[in-house]
Amino acid sequence: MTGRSLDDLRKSIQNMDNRIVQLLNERAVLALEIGRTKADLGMEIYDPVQEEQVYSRLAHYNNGPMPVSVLSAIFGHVVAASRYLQNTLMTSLLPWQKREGLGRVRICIPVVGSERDEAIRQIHAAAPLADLLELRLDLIEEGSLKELVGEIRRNPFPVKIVATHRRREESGSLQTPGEEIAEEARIAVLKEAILLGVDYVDIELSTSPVLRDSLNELIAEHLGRTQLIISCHNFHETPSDAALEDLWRGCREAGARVIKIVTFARTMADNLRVLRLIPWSLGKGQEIVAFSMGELGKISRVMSPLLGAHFTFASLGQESATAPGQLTAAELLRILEILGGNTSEELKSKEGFRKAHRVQTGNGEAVDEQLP
Ligand SMILES: O=C1C[C@@](O)(C(=O)O)C[C@@H](O)[C@@H]1O
Repeated sequence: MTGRSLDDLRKSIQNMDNRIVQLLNERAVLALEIGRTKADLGMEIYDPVQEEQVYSRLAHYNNGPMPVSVLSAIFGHVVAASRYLQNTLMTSLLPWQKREGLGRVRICIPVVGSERDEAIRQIHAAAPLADLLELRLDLIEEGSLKELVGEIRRNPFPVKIVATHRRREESGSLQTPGEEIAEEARIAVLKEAILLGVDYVDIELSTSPVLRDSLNELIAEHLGRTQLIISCHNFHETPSDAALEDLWRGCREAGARVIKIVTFARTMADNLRVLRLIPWSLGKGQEIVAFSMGELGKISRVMSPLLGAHFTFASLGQESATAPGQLTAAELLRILEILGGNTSEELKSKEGFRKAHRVQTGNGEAVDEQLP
C-alpha cells in the first residue's frame, strides 16, 4: 500500500493519460511526416518488416510489469493508427476531387486468408487502408463469420463490411470436382451475414432468382440495414454494349441497391465501354461498381471511382490479390495522388524531372512548366 487516497491515485492516472495523449499526437505528427516521405519515394504505406521491428524493439525495452503480449496489442492499435493517418493523408491529397465536388474514393480490400489467424491478420492490416473490407467467404476456410465480423467491428477504424461467397462459375478459379458448395449452403452463409448486420451482401445475377430474392426478403425483414450488391463477372471478355446494358437492367430488376459489373479487358477500348456505364447508371439514380479486370483493365480500376463508382477494389498485398489486374491499395493511392497533381518539392527540383517538363514558349525559348 502506498497510503495514497483513491482520488489522489486517479488524479495521477489522469495526468499520465493526458501525457500519453500528447505523446500519441506527437507520434502521429511524425507518422504523417513519414507518410509524406514514403509518398515522395513512391513507397508503400504498409511495411510489415518495419512494423515487426517496432514490436521487437518494444519487447526489448520493456521492463514490466506490463506483459509483452499486452504491450504488443496496445501498439498494434498505435501502429494501425499511423497507417490510417498516412492513408488519410494520401486521400486528402486529391485536389481535383474538391474541384469536381466528387465524393471520396472508396477502396474495398478483400480478406482472403484461408486460415482464421491469417484472415484476422489481414483484417487488422487492411482496415486502416480501406473504406470497406470484403470477406471472401468462399476463400476463408476457417473461422466463424460471427468472429470475423466481430473482429472488424472491434478494430478502431470505421470500415464497412461486404460479405461475398462467390459462385465457382464466377470466381475465375477452376471448378474442382466434389468441392462445389451447394447453392443453399452458400446462400445460408449470406443470410447469416445479413442477420449479423453486415453493410453489403454480394450475390451474382446468375444465382437462381428464388434464392436471390430470399436474400432481399430477409434484408427487408431486418429493416434494410444490409445493401444488396447484384454482381456479374466475366473473366474472358467485355461483352457488347447492348449485352452490358442488358446485364445492368437484369441487376436493376433483381432489386440491386448497388450494381456490380466486372468484365475482362482484351483491348484498351473495352475499359471505355465498361466505364461508360458509371455516369449512365448514376444519371438514372443507380449506384454502380464497374471496371475491367486483367492487365489492360488496371486503368479502369483507377478511373472508376473518379467517375463516381460506389467503390473500387484493391488488394492488401500482391499475394492476396483476388482477381487479375487488381492493384494493391498502396499502388492505387499512389496513382490517385499522382493524378491529383501533387508533385513533391524534392521531385520537382530534380534535374531529370525539370527536363521532362521543359516547355517551349511562343518565342521558342525553353522554360520550366508551371507545375501545381
Ligand atoms: O467482384 C469482385 C471484384 C474482383 O473480382 C476484382 O476484380 O477486383 C475482386 C473480388 O474479390 C470481388 O468479389
